[in-house]
Amino acid sequence: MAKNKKKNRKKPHNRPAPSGKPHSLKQEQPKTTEVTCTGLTDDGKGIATWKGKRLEIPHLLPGEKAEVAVPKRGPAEVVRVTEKSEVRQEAPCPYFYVCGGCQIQHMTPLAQNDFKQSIVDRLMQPFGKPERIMTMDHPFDYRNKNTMTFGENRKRQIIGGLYAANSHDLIEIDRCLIHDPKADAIIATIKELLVSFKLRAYNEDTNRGFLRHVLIKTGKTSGEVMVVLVTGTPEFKGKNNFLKALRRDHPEISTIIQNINTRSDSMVLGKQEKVLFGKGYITDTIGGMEFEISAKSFYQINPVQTEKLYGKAVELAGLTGKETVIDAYCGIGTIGLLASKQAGKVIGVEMNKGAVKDAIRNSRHNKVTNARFYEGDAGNFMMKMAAEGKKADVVILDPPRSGSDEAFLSSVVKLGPERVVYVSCNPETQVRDLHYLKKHGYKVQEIHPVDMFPQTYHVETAVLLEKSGR
Ligand SMILES: C[S@@+](CC[C@H](N)C(=O)[O-])C[C@H]1O[C@@H](n2cnc3c(N)ncnc32)[C@H](O)[C@@H]1O
Repeated sequence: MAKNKKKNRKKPHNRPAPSGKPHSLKQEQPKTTEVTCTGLTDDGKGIATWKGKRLEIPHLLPGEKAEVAVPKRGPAEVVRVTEKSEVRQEAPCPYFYVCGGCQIQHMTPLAQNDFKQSIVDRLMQPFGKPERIMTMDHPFDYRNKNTMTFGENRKRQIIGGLYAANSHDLIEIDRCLIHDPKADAIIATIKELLVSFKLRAYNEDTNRGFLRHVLIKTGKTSGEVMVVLVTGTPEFKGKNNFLKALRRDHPEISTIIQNINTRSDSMVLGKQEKVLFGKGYITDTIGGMEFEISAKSFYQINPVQTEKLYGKAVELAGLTGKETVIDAYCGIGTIGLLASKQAGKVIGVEMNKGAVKDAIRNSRHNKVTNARFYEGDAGNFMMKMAAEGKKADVVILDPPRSGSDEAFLSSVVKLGPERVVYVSCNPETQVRDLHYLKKHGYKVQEIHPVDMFPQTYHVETAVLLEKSGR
């Protein structure tokens, strides 16, 4: 069921409100109880004990006392904070307590930094003391990739926004404070155009209707904007006039793509794509190099912090111009291409075929002649290299949240690079992999946390390991 805008506007902004689905009158009312919060989980929830049970309660801070609702099923929710923490602030976003996108806006900026620092410090404790987290001066408006989902409310009015926390309820959102503001303005226009062109939002239950999602990518330095209209059908009634009207209101749009998604799962993008306007990709600059970004390829979502993270990763690689560098899980080749300026040669490996194509194109575009990119599983690729007796001086890896695997890590050990630079968006899986490398002769030398995702609990880290005995 979709909630309407009016309802959400009524949510109090300055104190925790029950998040997610409102309790139905027919449902048994949850018990309320008074608790004291004793700590935080790594995903930013307050920890409290009730009847010997551990509760993890969103929007509650250590030291606070609160009345909380404890339903039979699902997470406990704050009803009222009776004693507030000094580090509580009014969440700047009016949707914070219903939307699941951000989890820690109720903490002051300093408390957010301390929270992330403490997670990295604790997890990395077996390896040494991490540096101070690299923060962002303006920790809002940073997302260069923004997806809004479309649906209809009971009155069959079109709504576009995000899902409420732990639910499939769509919340009408007109502005997300971490989105690039340009993206939200374009989405507002698309909502109006859908009405004037009599186009319907897609209904997942009936598999009917037109628009499922809008994905917008923006290039921070280029100013280019990609709009991807994800539709449930290939037909696009009134397409030419729709595009004309959209571009008239937003001349900053440089390319428009229709992605057709008939899947019944939660994947945003389908396989089939049609470029309706422009070149089908946008460009952006990191470290003085220009990268082409397509609708499906991975690209870091915070360009300001990416500059810092990748700058640090290349610095940690300690290149002198002669080294063979492996850029594993290389995506569109960003880290490897930045490293290529200071390396003998770069070998990139990536599983996503489209991203590999982008990496090759990016290397040509930047006139890089010492980098090669290969499609494949990073573990298999490295095992093959090790079996062929090949060597590498530096391995840089930036795997997905699940981390690397034993095939990859054991091949790193066989290849025996002097340095390994491990970039990760999940310090928990990174720590697991660091233990493996430590056991097999590598020593952690530096740990750099970076706040890539302000207002959320996520934290990125770049870690340098060297062969022990150096
Ligand atoms: C966190 S992204 C890093 C991308 C790149 N370093 C960048 O910043 O653009 C992880 C990448 O690993 C790729 N990937 C996931 N599993 C893989 C595997 N087993 N082998 C190779 N690449 C993989 C994903 O497609 C994704 O592009």
